Amino acid sequence: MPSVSEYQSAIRALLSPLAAREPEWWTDPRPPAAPAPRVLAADVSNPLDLPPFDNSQMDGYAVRAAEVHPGSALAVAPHIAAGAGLARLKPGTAAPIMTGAAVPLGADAIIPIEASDPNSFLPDEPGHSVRFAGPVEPGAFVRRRSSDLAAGQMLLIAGTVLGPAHWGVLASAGVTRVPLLRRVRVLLISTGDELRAPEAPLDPATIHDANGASLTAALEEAGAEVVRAEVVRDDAVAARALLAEVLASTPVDLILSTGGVSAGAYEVVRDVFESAGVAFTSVSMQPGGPQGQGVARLDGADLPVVAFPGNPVSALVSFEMFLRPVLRGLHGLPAQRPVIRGPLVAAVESPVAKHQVRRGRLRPDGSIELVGGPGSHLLHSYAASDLLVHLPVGVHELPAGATVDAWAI
Ligand SMILES: Nc1nc2c(c(=O)[nH]1)N[C@H]1C(S)=C(S)[C@@H](COP(=O)(O)OP(=O)(O)OC[C@H]3O[C@@H](n4cnc5c(N)ncnc54)[C@H](O)[C@@H]3O)O[C@H]1N2
Ligand code: MOO
Repeated sequence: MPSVSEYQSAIRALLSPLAAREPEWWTDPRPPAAPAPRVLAADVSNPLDLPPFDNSQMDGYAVRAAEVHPGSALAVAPHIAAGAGLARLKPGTAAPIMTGAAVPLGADAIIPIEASDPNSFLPDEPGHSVRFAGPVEPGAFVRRRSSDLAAGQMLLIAGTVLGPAHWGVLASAGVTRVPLLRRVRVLLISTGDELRAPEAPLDPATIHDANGASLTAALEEAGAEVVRAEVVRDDAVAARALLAEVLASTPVDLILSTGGVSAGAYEVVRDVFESAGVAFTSVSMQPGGPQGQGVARLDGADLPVVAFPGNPVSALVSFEMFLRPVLRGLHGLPAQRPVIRGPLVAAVESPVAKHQVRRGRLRPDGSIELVGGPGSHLLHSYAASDLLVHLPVGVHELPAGATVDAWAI
């Protein structure tokens, strides 16, 4: 029976070839709509001075600083709006200028309209003059060309997790072709005759497919892309036909299945994948004991397969323990959940030969209370939790107040 860490190593090794996948070129000026975080696959250098020209930081007057003397008047030049071309400031004049407009040639300072006399803009016609109360320093309220970043410098480095400011600065620099770490493409399969789509009515003895939804969300958060999510009946012929159809039409990097791995009479996942090369075992973990992993030869192609148990808590805990850290790493994202250490609110028992993962909640005083029992069908208890509490192999009984490690989820 492999330990948790042995099985973690096996899954890491299984998926390690995916680290060498080609990047994807993102060529839409808008960022991807997908909720998954995206990460730069290569450095991007800046093709453009940012800002590209000296421009005004204020609505006011563009002046030559040396010509501004307290109380003396300057003739008012034509207005300069943001987006208007590059003007030239005649000596002895002050040009009304708007925020973001190009500072005219010859000008070296901006005086805000509030510090001008009159302190509101005059009609754009000849014959007006303006006064200023005090002197002005050269460079005042001028946003210098390249003051954010000069052309030729590094815009963003490989590995940057692209957030709103990164997408914004790429757009500012006019970079519309961006190398992204390609998302691992996952075919997600929920198996079981009892499963119905969440929108379908239930007969007695049928349930809604919870794993398709929970693992889609979990995979997306780990950076992966669910290219197809299918419910498969406990019928090996139908399952093989579905696999053939999907793999012929859709590029897939990883197959992730739930259900059909234990000792039942209708274990479709075992039936289909065991003969194709996937190894099934029981990991010393609860929930998430029965597991399968390996490279499967399917219709001539070799594909990594990870098979989780069907119980919804088992499937999600398996994801957290085995797949999430590897997938997050493959997508350039922080892999480790934050570890919280605290005293248990109440005594607990755990199977001594298994690493038990319980659901829990952090109390405001830093203590840890368990939510629900160890049962692997208690998905609502999981949803009400913010911790996965670890009771490693060797732990049998812990009293209230004993310190445990937990992952903040
Ligand atoms: N005789 C034994 N029986 C079982 C053993 C065992 O060792 N010997 N192991 C138990 C453990 S532990 C687990 S975990 C489960 C694993 O079972 P399978 O992976 O084969 O999964 P199923 O039998 O298909 O389903 C288990 C359970 O989960 C429900 N389920 C399945 N898929 C979904 C889904 N997509 N959404 C919601 N719920 C799902 C299913 O209805 C079953 O109730 O085996 C134990 N049995
Ligand atoms: O291993 Mo099962 O996942 O205990 O419920």
